[in-house]
Formats: sequence, structure tokens, C-alpha cells
Amino acid sequence: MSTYPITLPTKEERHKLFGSVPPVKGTKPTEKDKMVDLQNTPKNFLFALDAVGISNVKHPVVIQDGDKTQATVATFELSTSLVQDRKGINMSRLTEQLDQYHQEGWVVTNESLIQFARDLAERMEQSEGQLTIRYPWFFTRKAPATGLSGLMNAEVWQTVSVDTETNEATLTVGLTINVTTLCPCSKEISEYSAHNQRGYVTMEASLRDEADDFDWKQELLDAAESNASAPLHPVLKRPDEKRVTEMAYENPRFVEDMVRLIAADLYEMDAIATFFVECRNEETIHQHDAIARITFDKDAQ
Ligand SMILES: Nc1nc2c(ncn2[C@@H]2O[C@H](COP(=O)(O)OP(=O)(O)OP(=O)(O)O)[C@@H](O)[C@H]2O)c(=O)[nH]1
Repeated sequence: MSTYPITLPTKEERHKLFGSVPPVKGTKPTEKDKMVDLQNTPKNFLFALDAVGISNVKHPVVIQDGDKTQATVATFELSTSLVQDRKGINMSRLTEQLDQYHQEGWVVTNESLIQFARDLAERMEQSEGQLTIRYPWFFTRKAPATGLSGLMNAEVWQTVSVDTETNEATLTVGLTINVTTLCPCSKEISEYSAHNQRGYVTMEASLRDEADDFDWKQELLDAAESNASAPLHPVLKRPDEKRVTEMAYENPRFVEDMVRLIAADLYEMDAIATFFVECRNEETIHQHDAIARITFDKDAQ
């Protein structure tokens, strides 16, 4: 049984009580220039590597959103290639560069991401730099009848790869948004009603060099939502709810329909070279999900 009030030992004594011990007198150097630089010790390490780096890095960012900017939190993957005769990259330089860009007021655009990847490669003395940035992108959505607005978000990402020797850069963009899909089969066979579900549409596209002013977030969002049974909304009053319910009934979609219709829209966008589309419906009459996917390379046709 404890008795109060108690007299506590000092914090140092408490740490000792719970097992903390003083550091040993070490023999290895503590100054940076006397430490072994294992990463840079040259030897034949059998293979060159495509990508070495860090993933799951959470960081605040400011992104260019049309003619405005938006602050959000992004998850980064930062990497470079690695030559055969070096054991490792100096990984601290990756987050060092991220912090430096942040301190300098970095605004994320396709061009600034390409510059970031190029700087990474140069800082690491490797030929290729790569990065992926993934974040929630917020946009305003109005209710279809009352016009009441609220914020929606889609998960978006950009992957950039730069080869500093050839000076080539590739840019891939992606977006996932959820939509309403209403089952065509259920509508067809039932006396009334039709089951519907929340569909998750994921699109990824590689962009052509000349795609500078392509508003990829808006275009991918439109491709998904305009081909769904109905888009989602943050605010819906009764007249709005009636509208979206009827809209879904007028536009029934299987996952296969979704993927094919979105593929047709992406096929018509000149800025896109290759694309991937997936629709996953969280079924309301099953425990499982329904999925469909397509990958397509326009230049391979
Ligand atoms: N290459 C490599 N580094 C790792 C790995 N795991 C942890 N590290 C990192 O090793 C780092 C040591 O950083 P370095 O960038 O090599 O440090 P440094 O040589 O003092 O840095 P510079 O002054 O830039 O040359 C720490 O940031 C650790 O995160 C790994 O699997 N591979």
C-alpha cells in the first residue's frame, strides 16, 4: 500500500532506479572527419542499383493549384540511383535537401519537382534522381440543386525521374477519387430500386514533355466523376439528394463500364502518353469488392 505524500528522488536518481546507466568511455571517434565513411568506401559491390533512398517521409508542402496555392501534408519517397562501386548513398542528404527547399519557400509544381530530383542526383553524385509526392488535394464542390458548397479531397501523386546524363525527365501523375456507382444488372432485373456502392477510381498517367499547362488534377477528376453514376458531395439538401439519386439511376455502371469510359476520356487527352485505370466497388450486396483495371500505351498501338 502506498502512503501519500511521497518524497520523490531526483530525476537523475529516478532514471537510475528504472535502469538507466552512464555511457561507456568509447574508443571510436566522435568527430565527423575522423569517422569512417562506410557509404563512400569504394569496392566492387556486384550490382548498380536503380533506386536507393527513403520512403514514408511526411512533410508540409505548398502546392500550386491552378492560379492559387494550397498548403497540405505530403508523403514523400526520395531516391537516387547508385553505382556498383559505392556501398551506399549518404541518406541524410535527402532530408537535408527537403528541409532546404522548405526553408526557401518551395512551391510544388511539375517543374520544381523535376528540379528537386535533379538536385538530389547531383547532391548524391549519382546519375538519376527520383521522387514521389503524395498528398490530399482539396477542391470546392457545389451541391447540384441548391449550390451549397463544401470541400472534397482526392488523393493525388506525382512521380518524377530525372537522368542527369541525358537530361531526360519523366513525369507520372495519379489521382484516386470515390464516386457513386449504381449496378446496371440490379436495375435491369428488379421491379424497383437498384443497389449502389461507393466506387474507388484510381488513375495514373505518364505525361508527354509538352504537357506543361495540362491541368492534370482537374482532368483526371473530371474523367472519373463524369463517367460515374454520380459524383460525391460534402453538402446535400433534399433537392440535391433527389437529384443525385435520380442521376445515379439514369447512369448505371459496372466496374468494367467505369474503366472503359474513363479509358476513352484519357485516350482523348493529348498530354497523356500511357495510362492505368482501376475501379474498385465496395459492394453493398456482398462482403467482397468488385474490381476492373486497364493499362494502355498510346504509342504502342
Ligand atoms: N546508405 C544507407 N544509409 C542508412 C541506412 N539506414 C540508415 N542510414 C542512414 O545513415 C545516415 C548517415 O548519414 P550520411 O548521410 O551517410 O552521413 P554523412 O556521411 O555524415 O553525411 P554527408 O556529410 O552528407 O557526407 C543516417 O542519416 C541514417 O539514417 C541504409 O540502409 N543505407
